[in-house]
Amino acid sequence: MADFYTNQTEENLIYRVIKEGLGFESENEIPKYLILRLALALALRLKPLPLDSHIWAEKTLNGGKGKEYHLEQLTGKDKDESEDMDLLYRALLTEKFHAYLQADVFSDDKAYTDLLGKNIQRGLFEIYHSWKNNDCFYQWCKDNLGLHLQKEDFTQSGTDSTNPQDSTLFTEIESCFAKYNIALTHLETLNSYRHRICKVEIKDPLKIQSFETQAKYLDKATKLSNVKITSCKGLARTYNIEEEKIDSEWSYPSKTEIENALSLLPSQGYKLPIFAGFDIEKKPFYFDLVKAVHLIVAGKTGSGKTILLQSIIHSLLLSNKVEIVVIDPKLGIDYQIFGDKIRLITESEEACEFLDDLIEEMKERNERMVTAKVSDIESLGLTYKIVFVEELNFVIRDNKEIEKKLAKNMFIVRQAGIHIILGMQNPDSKNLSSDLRNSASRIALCVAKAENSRVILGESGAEKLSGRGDMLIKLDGASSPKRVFGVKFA
Ligand SMILES: Nc1ncnc2c1ncn2[C@@H]1O[C@H](COP(=O)(O)OP(=O)(O)OP(=O)(O)O)[C@@H](O)[C@H]1O
Repeated sequence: MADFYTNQTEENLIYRVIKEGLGFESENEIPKYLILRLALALALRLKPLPLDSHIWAEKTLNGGKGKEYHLEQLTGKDKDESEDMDLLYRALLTEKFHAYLQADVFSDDKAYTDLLGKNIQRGLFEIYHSWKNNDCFYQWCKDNLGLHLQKEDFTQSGTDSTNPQDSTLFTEIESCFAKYNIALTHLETLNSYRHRICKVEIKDPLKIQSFETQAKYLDKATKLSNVKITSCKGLARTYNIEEEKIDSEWSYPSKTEIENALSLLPSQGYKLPIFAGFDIEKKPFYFDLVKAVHLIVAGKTGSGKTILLQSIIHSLLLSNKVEIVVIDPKLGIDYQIFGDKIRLITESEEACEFLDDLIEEMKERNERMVTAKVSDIESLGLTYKIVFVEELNFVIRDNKEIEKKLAKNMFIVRQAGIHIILGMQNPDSKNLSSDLRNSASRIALCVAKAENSRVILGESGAEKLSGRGDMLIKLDGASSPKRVFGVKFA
């Protein structure tokens, strides 16, 4: 049973905050209950009201049936220790309403959820009436919730930042936009691995459209080459101005940065967590291979495929519940470093036999799951099986049968805890069949032509990547790819 129900007006407000306030493209990009938590935080800053006051009803938005929410979403009840704020909320409500409370909200769940619900509704009402579409939501949060964006928010994972006063990048950008009467506030300049990123906020919300138009011509209006402007998700009116550095200025993630990122792998809450590298703002990027199901990793020679596949193996080996098989026509030389932690197959006959056995194993796993009435292999105590195929183009050229077997496997092994990762050079419609392509999530490293990028990602862009581990990751179901810089383990 739900612990809290919204109505349709409240749902519309949540949708508006996500899209117009926080700048997300779709409401699926952020959990909706976070807006309810925000409403609750706001309500807890307001003067408490007697519980029988008529003002509660007046401070409630009216509307037809909306959605159901649970305590787990509202307060983090029964989630990991780091997310479970349930006791804290009970304590806050007791403290705030002690003059009016008859019940003990620590033991009386009904009284607790009623009071929680009342406050969430009041918070939503206040957001509805005090935040206008044109207002910057970020500024609104600052003013109403006392939230202040700290420098550390931009400098996670040890991002170095240059002194804003010294920032020639900002000065150049500021004077360029000043010509169009667009005033900018400098929030931060980040010195990232392959980019200088200048984070700016547009002072006047009415200038957003004009800023976005002028931003398209920034490289022509300034001396800056390779400049791209992206809006910052979750921060209205805030943009990253990203300038690509020349090769000689690049830096690579340090050993400590990599170790710190790896140490956070288990806390991602994923079944098979993979640390793929760092994003443009130096934040580690993780994904769950179980959700990605299968992967195709494509790029031209020297783009960093092998290094990426090796780093995926490193992540997997940390989980202790995987069996890894690498099919590599290049005699497995790049995978010797893993010793007997992985099985190497270098001959095409052996690869064919192995793939036949894999289909049998999948059938057996599925039958066991049906008999045991479970939907995942972990409940049966089975390990995940991850099959890497290096240089798919050569494997298939040597033995056409392998492609059919792979396509069959990739199509049917989704539930059975078997995942296939294909590495290949420039993919085109001839060397990457649609059967293979459609069964997997994709990673494009630098490719030779826009056509290769379209085959792998469904859009161009990978042909412009800078190489050596620079990649675009498009996971199953994602609408746009994420740019990530891979890491090289010592
Ligand atoms: N994330 C990274 N960080 C630093 N250097 C990298 C990274 N990825 C790749 N490189 C460097 O780029 C070069 C090519 O990498 P890699 O061998 O993985 O490419 P590849 O795509 O597998 O090439 P090929 O198809 O020719 O085997 C290597 O010298 C490697 O050290």
